[in-house]
Parts: sequence; C-alpha cells; structure tokens
Amino acid sequence: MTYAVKECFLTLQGEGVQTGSRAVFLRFAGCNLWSGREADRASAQCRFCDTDFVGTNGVNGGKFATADALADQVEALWGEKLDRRLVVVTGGEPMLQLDAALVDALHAKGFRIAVESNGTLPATAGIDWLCISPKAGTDVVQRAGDELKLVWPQEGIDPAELEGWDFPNLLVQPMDGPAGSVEASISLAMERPRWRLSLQAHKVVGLA
Ligand SMILES: C[S@@+](CC[C@H](N)C(=O)[O-])C[C@H]1O[C@@H](n2cnc3c(N)ncnc32)[C@H](O)[C@@H]1O
Ligand SMILES: Nc1nc2[nH]cc(C(=O)O)c2c(=O)[nH]1
Ligand code: SF4
Ligand SMILES: [Mg+2]
Repeated sequence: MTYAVKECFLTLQGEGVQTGSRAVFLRFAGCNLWSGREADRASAQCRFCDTDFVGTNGVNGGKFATADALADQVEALWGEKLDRRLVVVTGGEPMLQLDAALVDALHAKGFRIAVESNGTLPATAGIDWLCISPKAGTDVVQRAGDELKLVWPQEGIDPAELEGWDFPNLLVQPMDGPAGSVEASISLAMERPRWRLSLQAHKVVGLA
C-alpha cells in the first residue's frame, strides 16, 4: 500500500515512560477523530489536538510506495548506530496506515517499534511498545498495551475506570492549552498513586 507521511525526523521522545530516548518519529497523515482543519475542530470527536497532521508537506514527508522505501528513510534518519534503534510511529492516527509489511520492514532493520494511538482501532500485531491515549466519548477498542496516557483534564473520562484496563503503566499528561491542566494532573497523580505525571519534555526544551 502507499503510505502518506506528514513528517519524519530524529528527536528525543518527549512523552511517557520512554521520555528522553533517542527516536525517529514517523508521523502519518490523517486521523479518524478530526479532519485537522481548524474550522472543524469544535465539532470533532477529538478537539484538543496539538499537532498538524494534514498532508504530506512536512520535513521528510511524502507518499511512500512501499514499506521498504519508508523503512529506508527511517533508517537513514537514525544513522549508522546499531544499538537501541527506536522508531515512534504517530500521527494523526497511525493505526490507519501501520500494517504488517511496515512492521516487518522496520524490524528487519533492527528497530523497536513504539506507537502512539488513540485506541479506536485495533493495534497491528508485532508492536514493541504500545501507548494508547483515550479520548472522551470515543469507543476505545484497544484496552491493552504498554502504556495508557491520559491527557487531562477531559470531561467524560473516569480514571478509575481506566485502571481496570490492561496497562502496566498509567500516565497523566496535562492538556496543553487550557489553564489549570498542570495542577489538575498533579492532583490526579497525588490522589491515585498508580498514575504518574508525563510532561511534554520536548516542548520544555524546544525539540520537535
Ligand atoms: C498528536 S497524538 C497522535 C497519536 C494518536 N492520534 C493519539 O491521539 O494518541 C500524540 C499524543 O499527543 C497527545 N496530545 C494531543 N494533543 C495534546 C494536547 N493539547 N496536550 C497534551 N497532549 C496532547 C495525544 O493524546 C497523544 O498521546
Ligand atoms: N519529541 C516528541 N515526543 C513526542 N511524543 C509523542 C509525540 C507525538 O506527537 O505523538 C511527540 C512529538 O511530537 N515530539
Ligand atoms: S486522535 Fe490524536 S491525532 Fe487525532 S486529533 Fe486527537 S490527538 Fe490529534
Ligand atoms: Mg506531538
């Protein structure tokens, strides 16, 4: 299949349990919960998105005809180093495009595959680190994974219910934008000890 990639770049993972890890970010174009157009934001299923995922015009973006061609670019951005190869597949919603062929092509080059997904689509087999970030009012079908990252506060989501899902790591991440979200996230972590605070470290230090 043809892959539509918004952008692809080398940085440090800024969120969640793997914060600080060198990683190639592969950002797919498109999402099933928002068109990405500002005019549609207020009526979208997900309304707080901090990301431009529209089109293929970002750095190293484009249409890729094969999984091998895309994996070649990821490898080129990582460079020669052989140890700890890590790609973070995100978007937009990566589960719209991440298929078995791309999982195999990235694994063949020695990459661990981390994914950031909204959980409304079942995860592709073979992912090495699955982060699910639920959005209020959506039907989350993927209720197991490595890390659950709750952007907070969100009306209509009950952290106690999420504790019943199958995730060993629970993260609460302040919603970038509304005032008071850092304080609300600290309160959640103080009241419910299974939850740990995830700050968007890349924004703090000025990385992409
Ligand atoms: C842009 S999304 C792409 C992946 C996938 N569509 C998802 O929502 O999980 C990447 C991560 O950023 C989080 N995020 C999006 N907007 C945010 C905001 N305003 N503040 C904090 N985190 C945000 C998402 O919840 C998700 O964990
Ligand atoms: N550095 C960095 N870390 C991230 N972790 C998750 C991100 C995302 O947009 O999915 C992201 C991102 O955009 N940049
Ligand atoms: S689901 Fe993810 S990519 Fe889609 S609009 Fe929400 S935060 Fe953005
Ligand atoms: Mg981001």
